[in-house]
Amino acid sequence: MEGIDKNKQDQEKLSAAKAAFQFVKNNDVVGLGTGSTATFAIEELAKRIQAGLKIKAAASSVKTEELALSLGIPILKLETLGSIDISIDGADEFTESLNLIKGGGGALFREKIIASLSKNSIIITDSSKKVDRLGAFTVPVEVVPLALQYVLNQLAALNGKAVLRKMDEKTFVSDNGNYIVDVDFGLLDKPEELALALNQIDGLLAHGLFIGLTSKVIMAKGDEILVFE
Ligand SMILES: O=C(CO)[C@H](O)[C@H](O)COP(=O)(O)O
Repeated sequence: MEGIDKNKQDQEKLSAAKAAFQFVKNNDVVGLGTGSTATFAIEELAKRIQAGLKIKAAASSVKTEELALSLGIPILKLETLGSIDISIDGADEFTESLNLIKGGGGALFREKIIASLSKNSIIITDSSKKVDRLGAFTVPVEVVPLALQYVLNQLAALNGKAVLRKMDEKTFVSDNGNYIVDVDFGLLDKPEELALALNQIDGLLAHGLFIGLTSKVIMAKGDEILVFE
């Protein structure tokens, strides 16, 4: 990561995660994100539950659910929830207008459902994630396998350079049994318009552009905590 070493970055992730808990109240249903920053929040939540905080949680991935359960965090099934009080998740990039790119961990669909259900959707980040324009990080999209070639055609028509995500030389498969395609659209002048165009593609289950879904971004920068809302 440019301009920040890993220890400092982890320290910032932890500070941002801790700062998010001022917004968590007893009896809240808490949406849990996926990724290294969300992991700091999940570990912090477990400590607070041990200290007496009473919450129930919903997980945005199998990995997050397994971690939460292993730490004694009670997990509700996402399909039973009509709303979530607060969610805490990371991001790959964000702008001051609170638009995000997410999905580096491949959990974008469940993360988007959780963000959409949340009354208070909080993103926590280190200082490397803030950008003036989204798009240096490629936009992940989740694709139903049988629609792969159709979706690739449609992405090419939008001038996106698409790469099917692999892990350990095998095609990456999401928790929902789908593929992830990482698409380079260059730096985005109008992320809202791209999001609408991607929404129109049949077989594209979800994309990593989170537009208008975020209540606040809590970013740690050194010892400082900056809140964008
Ligand atoms: O969207 C995500 C997973 O799908 C993550 O929030 C995003 O990739 C950031 O991850 P990290 O906190 O490890 O940098």
